[in-house]
Amino acid sequence: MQDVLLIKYGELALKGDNRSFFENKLVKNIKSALKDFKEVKVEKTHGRIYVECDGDIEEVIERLKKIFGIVGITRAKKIGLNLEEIYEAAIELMREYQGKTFKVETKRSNKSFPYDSMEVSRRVGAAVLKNVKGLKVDVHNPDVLLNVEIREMAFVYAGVIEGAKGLPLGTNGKATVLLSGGIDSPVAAWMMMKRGVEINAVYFHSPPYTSERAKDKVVDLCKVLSQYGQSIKLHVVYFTDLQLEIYEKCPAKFTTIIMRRMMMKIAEKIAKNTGSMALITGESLGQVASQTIESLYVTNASVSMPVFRPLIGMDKTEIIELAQKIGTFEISIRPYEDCCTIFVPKHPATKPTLEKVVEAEEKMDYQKYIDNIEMEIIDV
Ligand SMILES: Nc1ncnc2c1ncn2[C@@H]1O[C@H](COP(=O)(O)OP(=O)(O)OP(=O)(O)O)[C@@H](O)[C@H]1O
Repeated sequence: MQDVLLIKYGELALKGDNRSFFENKLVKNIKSALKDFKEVKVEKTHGRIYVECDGDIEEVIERLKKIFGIVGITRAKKIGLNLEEIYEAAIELMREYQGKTFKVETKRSNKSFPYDSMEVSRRVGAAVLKNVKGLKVDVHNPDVLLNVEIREMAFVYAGVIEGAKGLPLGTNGKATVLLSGGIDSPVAAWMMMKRGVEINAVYFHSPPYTSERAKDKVVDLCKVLSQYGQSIKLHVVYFTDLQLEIYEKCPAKFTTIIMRRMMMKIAEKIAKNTGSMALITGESLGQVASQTIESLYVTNASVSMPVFRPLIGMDKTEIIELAQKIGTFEISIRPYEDCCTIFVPKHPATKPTLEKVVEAEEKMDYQKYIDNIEMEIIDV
């Protein structure tokens, strides 16, 4: 008897001709997430993916729970084609569900097996009832479905562990996230990764106003994000000179929005050089002065690439809940300074017009800074 994990993937089935491309990508992502386990076999047959392994199954499940495209993970037993082994596997699996109701469902694609599916279900149900105390059969509304599949081998499985859902990473192109050390942008990055978008990241660092620890925080956020299936190239942009130039040359009420526009322009340049087709930010409407609809309009006009803002309609509490779920929250709330807050003007314009902001930013030669920007690349 061998432990096998049965991977269910839902949305992929809707993708018509692309189906095998998505499936193959998912198999590749699963293999890569489990590459440090010795005895792992990942196999795709009959519209299902099976993961066989001899290692620590709980750890394998934890890794699989972070792979986008997986809807559910089911613990299964792979056994020989005989009833005794099927009973044994069913009893072992159902021991976890004492006190619950269950129903056995059998699929027999291997017609050479001497018992039909009704008969298998009846016999397995009886064996389970006899050997596991406190279970009851309910054929209409069972708590647990005990499945038996008779193929070239037999599979017995029960219960489903929830997967990350979404689409396999790498099936929807690449985008560049503007990653601050805050709560929002890592969540925005995660949401786009969930839609299959591979990401790289840009962080604007302003030493000595922002410390090494602020930078480390962003590296740590990338480490958490990388657990969802890809290594991340983090571009640390040294932003101090341009930031000081903005504060020296531009009217105070526009400095935040101009800084944001400069960030977008630099991020777009990096995106183009790294094969990204969009930018991602953690902005959500109305949170702060720089996130009014007027400010977003002016920020957006600084670039020609699409800008994805997956948090745009979310409340802060919803964003925090998600940050906690994905594991970035505790890092984001570490109390280190952010380059935006350090230079915040007393009265930022909440309804800037594009014309006025462009006129203000032309008081400096920002292109010279953008062309000569200093950058460090960290592979996380
Ligand atoms: N230092 C930075 N480096 C990279 N991106 C940044 C930086 N500061 C801000 N951004 C980008 O601009 C967006 C808006 O920043 P702002 O500080 O207004 O909002 P926020 O809601 O505090 O976002 P976050 O929680 O992501 O910091 C961020 O979500 C992020 O995408």
